[in-house]
Amino acid sequence: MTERTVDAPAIVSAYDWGALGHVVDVGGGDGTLLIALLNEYPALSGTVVDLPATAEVARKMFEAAGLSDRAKAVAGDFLSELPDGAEGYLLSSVLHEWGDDDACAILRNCARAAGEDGAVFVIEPDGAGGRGVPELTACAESAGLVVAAVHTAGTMAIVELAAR
Ligand SMILES: C[S@@+](CC[C@H](N)C(=O)[O-])C[C@H]1O[C@@H](n2cnc3c(N)ncnc32)[C@H](O)[C@@H]1O
Repeated sequence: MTERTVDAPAIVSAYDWGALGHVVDVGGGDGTLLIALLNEYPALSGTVVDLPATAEVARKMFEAAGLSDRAKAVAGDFLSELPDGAEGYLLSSVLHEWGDDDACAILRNCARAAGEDGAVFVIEPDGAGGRGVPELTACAESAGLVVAAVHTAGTMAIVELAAR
């Protein structure tokens, strides 16, 4: 699926993503959000993890945007494993498609990959269908995460989670 559900410009300006160094856009689709982030923050690099066909679409998008040196696309399953060691793990319009058990498993995989020093950013429509802070908190706690901050990005909320 390459459906774009994000308001990329609002997300780009809602947080100082450039301070993170490297981000993994988990279920990042065709790379639209990562391209917008990298265009705004020249020191940032990133990886989209998505299913094989979509990861290939993202790879071509990065190439066309001249960003192949800073943007990678990796085929993977966010229910099983994610590349570790990035400073930020973005879950943009992903969790709302999954039931509680799977959503918690995805969050746990992000937490494991983020380790002690990374952060996980859950980006969902604010109050309309997505999980809000109360719904996320229990799941986050089971993943060893706490809510560090909530940022507003247009009609979206960015819930920043960090290791407890
Ligand atoms: C609703 S789209 C969101 C895309 C993008 N993050 C955005 O904000 O527009 C959900 C994405 O999750 C990807 N996806 C679904 N199941 C996946 C899995 N098991 N592992 C990795 N990606 C998956 C889909 O291919 C799709 O790109």
